[in-house]
Amino acid sequence: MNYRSDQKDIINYESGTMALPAVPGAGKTFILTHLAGKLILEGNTESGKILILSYMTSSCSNIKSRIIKFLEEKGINSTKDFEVMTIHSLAMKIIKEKPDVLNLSDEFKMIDSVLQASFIKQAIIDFRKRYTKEFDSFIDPNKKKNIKGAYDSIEDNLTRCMTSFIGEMKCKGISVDMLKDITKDIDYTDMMKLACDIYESYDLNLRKQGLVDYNDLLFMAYKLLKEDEDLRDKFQNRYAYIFEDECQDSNEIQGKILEILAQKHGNLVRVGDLNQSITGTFTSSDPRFFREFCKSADRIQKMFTAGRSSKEVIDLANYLVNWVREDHPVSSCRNALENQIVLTVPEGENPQNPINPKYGIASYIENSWEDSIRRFIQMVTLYKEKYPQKTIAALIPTGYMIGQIGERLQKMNIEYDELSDVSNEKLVTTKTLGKILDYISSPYDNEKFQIVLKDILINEQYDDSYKLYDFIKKCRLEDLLYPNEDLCIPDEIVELSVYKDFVSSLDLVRKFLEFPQLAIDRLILYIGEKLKFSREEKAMMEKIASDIRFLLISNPKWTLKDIAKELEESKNNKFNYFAKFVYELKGYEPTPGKITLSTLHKSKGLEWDCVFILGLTNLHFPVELTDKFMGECAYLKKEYSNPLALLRASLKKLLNEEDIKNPTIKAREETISERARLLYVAITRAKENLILIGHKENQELPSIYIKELKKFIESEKNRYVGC
Ligand SMILES: Nc1ncnc2c1ncn2[C@@H]1O[C@H](COP(=O)(O)OP(=O)(O)OP(=O)(O)O)[C@@H](O)[C@H]1O
Repeated sequence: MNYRSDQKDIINYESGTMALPAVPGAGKTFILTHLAGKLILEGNTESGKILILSYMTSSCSNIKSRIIKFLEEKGINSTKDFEVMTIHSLAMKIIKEKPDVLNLSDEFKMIDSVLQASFIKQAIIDFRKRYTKEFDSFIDPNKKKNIKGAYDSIEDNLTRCMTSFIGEMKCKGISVDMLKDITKDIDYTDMMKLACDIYESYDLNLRKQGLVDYNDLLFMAYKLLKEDEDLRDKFQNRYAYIFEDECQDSNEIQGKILEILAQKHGNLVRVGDLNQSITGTFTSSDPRFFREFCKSADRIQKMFTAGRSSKEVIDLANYLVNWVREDHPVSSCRNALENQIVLTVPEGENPQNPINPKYGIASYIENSWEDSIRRFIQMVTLYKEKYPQKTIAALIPTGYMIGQIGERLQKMNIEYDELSDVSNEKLVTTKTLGKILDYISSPYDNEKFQIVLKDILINEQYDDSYKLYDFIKKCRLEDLLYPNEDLCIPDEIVELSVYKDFVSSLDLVRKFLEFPQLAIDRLILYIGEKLKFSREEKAMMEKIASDIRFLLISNPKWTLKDIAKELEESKNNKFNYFAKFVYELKGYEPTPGKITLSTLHKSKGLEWDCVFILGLTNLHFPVELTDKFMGECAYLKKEYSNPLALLRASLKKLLNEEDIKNPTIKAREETISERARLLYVAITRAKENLILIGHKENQELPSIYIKELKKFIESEKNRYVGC
């Protein structure tokens, strides 16, 4: 293999701690997988396996298959020497060894975020009812005219904020009792008291129902490893090497777990890019931990050369870094991006940067969001026609905006994949099930029967299907499903090419109808078994069946129709949330000619030939402290407008860690910085072409970034024309 000069020292690693700071597209995943393969090949794993941790289930599958491929090419057909998993799967593995020590039953279950949010929201509502005067003191007096609207908005905002805050406390090891103790002298007009109350109620609910959340997992695993010598020995012996990918998004507790695991062999490799740290404002992750590791590791190997993108894209990414570092109007945000200038690959090394025949970047500022959508559709249609083999993505700030573009593409019959939490592909299983249950609830409804046939059971396209449906329309369904001797199907229908499928579909429908409806969860599993579902769809079915069993306990009056409605209609229902995890198992590989619509966050780690970035406004990419900030709640008094920032600051003060004078401003600075990095991540996904689109809409203005980058793009374009 031809390793680049900045990769050669890394591939020769044998032991010790090593930090690998790298730029986008430098080959972080590439080198980690090759290093793992090489260590296995050279017999370094005799004393223990290699454990590789990554952030998403999808990237774990990707890493695993790359190592398998590497080994297979060298004639080794075994996976026994390495394990790839997320930190949460690792924590689960540790806890499952000794759940009793943590007072957990063997059958403990994970809470999903929908139930988590409902526990927290209910606790906030209960608090508001008990301490109405104190709760009202947080509200902006000018907004009290619409008190119902104020309560709704504040409760939603506080639910998100408390979910993050409770998570952070758990990761820091702060229990309910500890929080109660440090807040004992505070009165109920302080938001910290509310936080304490909500934490207590949430924790109680978890324990009552035998549930555990993701932050509990990390803390419990750490506690077990620290306190149980046998268990610690077992895991330390199991793994001779620990590798961590995407280390810039690590949190403190995760770092501590890895430290313990690596104590015996001392082999820890952590890879990351500080400029791609994009989750700190809403999770407990902090790039500080990777920065500290870079200082303390035995070796630090920088990978600042990258072959993914064309020189133009790299120049633009570097320009953004320089502009932020030197000219950002808020001086405290000038460190948002590290001074890591991406270098193109020297001649003769791999992989060579793509070369465009013409300057490959463009930028537009439109008069409205609608105009941006139009611009995108016009350009993407032309691009697809001209380059059918290229991969294309549109990176868009919110799931809602993705939905709007998706609808337009659908109407125009343009194929696309959606990478947001709840995309259409992920909803297919719930919708399929919803349609079947809805039909079963009214088995002689001709229209519903036809929907099941058309959308689910007969999905092959036959030219003559319409004749069959015309015939069904005129029939009584009872006669079709349970025919007596008099039923005579006309020859012209029997001769249709769709007829064979129709007969087997009738057979299947009868089986569904005859299955006892008292046990809906079993009926669902039965349907899943009869339809030829993929691995992901089957997993979804199983989860839906078990959730329904659970839901029916609290809603015993629910009918089949109610369940069908829930499955079919709501984009935010419980079942769809799980879809997000199941489908992450698959990983994502862009298909040429099919557009990927993704949020900017979900684009991390991926690459496309052509990337559009839409929604570049001051709301999504704020630059000034006076911009509007999405997480702030307009119904709260100014000093409470960002409750998460306020609570984080209060906690730091109570713990004597830091006294933050203006938490809201500090939070704005952090948001501005993180958004700059998010834009950097999005830009560096492009291999050849990049199109930036900003717009104005009501009070939203084009972001300063699009204006600044546009100036650079125009001058570069002229320079290229000159060449
Ligand atoms: N020495 C090499 N020879 C051939 N291909 C390489 C080499 N180094 C890296 N690559 C290729 O460069 C591309 C980018 O690598 P990779 O996806 O590992 O980057 P990354 O650093 O993880 O990116 P990001 O930071 O954006 O997640 C991949 O297609 C990878 O196979």
